[in-house]
Amino acid sequence: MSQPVTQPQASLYIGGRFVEGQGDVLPVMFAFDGSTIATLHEASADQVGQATETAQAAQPAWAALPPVERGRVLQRAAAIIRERNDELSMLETLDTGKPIQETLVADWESGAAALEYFGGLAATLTGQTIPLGRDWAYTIREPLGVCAGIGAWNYPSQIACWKAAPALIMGNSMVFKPSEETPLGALKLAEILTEAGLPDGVFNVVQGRGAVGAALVNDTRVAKVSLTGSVPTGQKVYAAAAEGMRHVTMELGGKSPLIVFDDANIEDAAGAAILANFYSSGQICSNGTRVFLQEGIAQAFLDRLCERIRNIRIGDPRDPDTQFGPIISDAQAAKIRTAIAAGQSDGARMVAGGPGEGAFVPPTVFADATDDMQIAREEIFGPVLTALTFRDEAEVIARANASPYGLAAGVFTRDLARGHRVAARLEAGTCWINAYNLTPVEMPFGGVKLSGVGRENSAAAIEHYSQIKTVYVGMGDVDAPY
Ligand SMILES: NC(=O)c1ccc[n+]([C@@H]2O[C@H](COP(=O)([O-])OP(=O)(O)OC[C@H]3O[C@@H](n4cnc5c(N)ncnc54)[C@H](O)[C@@H]3O)[C@@H](O)[C@H]2O)c1
Repeated sequence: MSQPVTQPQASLYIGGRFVEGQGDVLPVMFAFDGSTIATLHEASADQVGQATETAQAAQPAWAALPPVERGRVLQRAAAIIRERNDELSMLETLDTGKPIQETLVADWESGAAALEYFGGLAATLTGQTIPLGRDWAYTIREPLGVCAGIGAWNYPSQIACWKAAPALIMGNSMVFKPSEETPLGALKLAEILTEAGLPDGVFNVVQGRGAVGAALVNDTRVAKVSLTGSVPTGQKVYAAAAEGMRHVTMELGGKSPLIVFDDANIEDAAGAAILANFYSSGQICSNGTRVFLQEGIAQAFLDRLCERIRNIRIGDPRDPDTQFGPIISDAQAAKIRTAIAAGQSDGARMVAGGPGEGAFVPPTVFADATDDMQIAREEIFGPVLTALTFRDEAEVIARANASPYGLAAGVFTRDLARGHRVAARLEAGTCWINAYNLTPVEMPFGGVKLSGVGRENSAAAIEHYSQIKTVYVGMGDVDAPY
């Protein structure tokens, strides 16, 4: 596998070409060893304005194309991504620190699936006709204009594609700001979209920390903001977007429950708990970090879980055998260690893992936790599983729902009637029955309560990147009263 060049031509991508940022330096680190793999510059305020202006100028001609032509561009981009998946996945591994065995299957591949899926929806983006007797009305599904996309660092390229694909197929243009921790993938996406035939200026990338994101959100040319990030950032961005009555999609954090009933297949439930807590070193928004175990199987489940994670291969994420990589940054590792220390001082029993050292925090499991402990309430965004026990269905539903978050939830049981009954009552945007953390593009994904607003993926995402114009058609005389 060839090593990618990690230093991009320049930091920003505006109007179909690379442009150097005029703002502060943005070093890009490889989380595994802290080495600098690229040095970028933030966009200046003027450059954010140039990007939105360019996007605004390019949007009408793009929207005027037949939708299937837009679809072809997205599908060509998907094909290019798949051809270059090895190289792009290695770049993603360097940018995020995630094991290559994960990035090869879960990152660009998922991004390509979104481009392919929304490209294929092109011919279905129609309105309705509404009969009204003599008269009638019809609706036109229109783009919103310039959409701002702002990404988190855990799935940077997937997030960029999940936002770009529905926005672009609807005839919007986009200015995307990746997380300052992982700025490289979005630039590759911009290049690939150009190569696939996207007109210049329809997809632009600016780089920077929160202030650059805020400048983008406050730009009057922006019609919609789609953010993937934490709840506190979401609250700020939603409030700022409200000033200009901008549309929003908010994909935010969670503290999702994974419920395992006594009759569950323990092997499958333990596998799901592993995916729901330790994949991507636990840095996944929908993770099922509150694992509710029915009393009868609690010990057997924990024994099997600990046995399965004991031999996990932790190491250099570039090594194809590595299963578990470093944490994205020192700051995030410190945050996770603080949470682990709180778990210990609150009296939970640590049955696996611990604080680790340097960039690595091993898979950590707390048993005998209670709902009021910090580790059971707050999003940690690291490889820390909190196990809680319960007696019956009504109790576990109430406890699972007693959280301000509502991103996702999981239920393991062999009793499928119970599985559906519990899923129906859980306050979560996505529920898995006898599965966890699978997010195919065909199904809507997003949160309720503090976890977000709007949905990504599936045809439902189109609603969030379009608006409806109604046209009333009078077919006869106008009947005025005076
Ligand atoms: N629901 C989902 O789909 C999903 C997916 C991945 C991650 N997440 C969440 O993301 C969080 C982790 O990512 P993170 O640490 O990068 O999140 P973060 O909130 O710190 O940052 C997210 C993005 O927002 C930008 N930003 C920060 N302040 C801003 C402001 N005032 N205005 C505009 N933009 C601003 C950042 O630069 C970054 O690009 C976790 O809470 C996780 O649950 C959610």
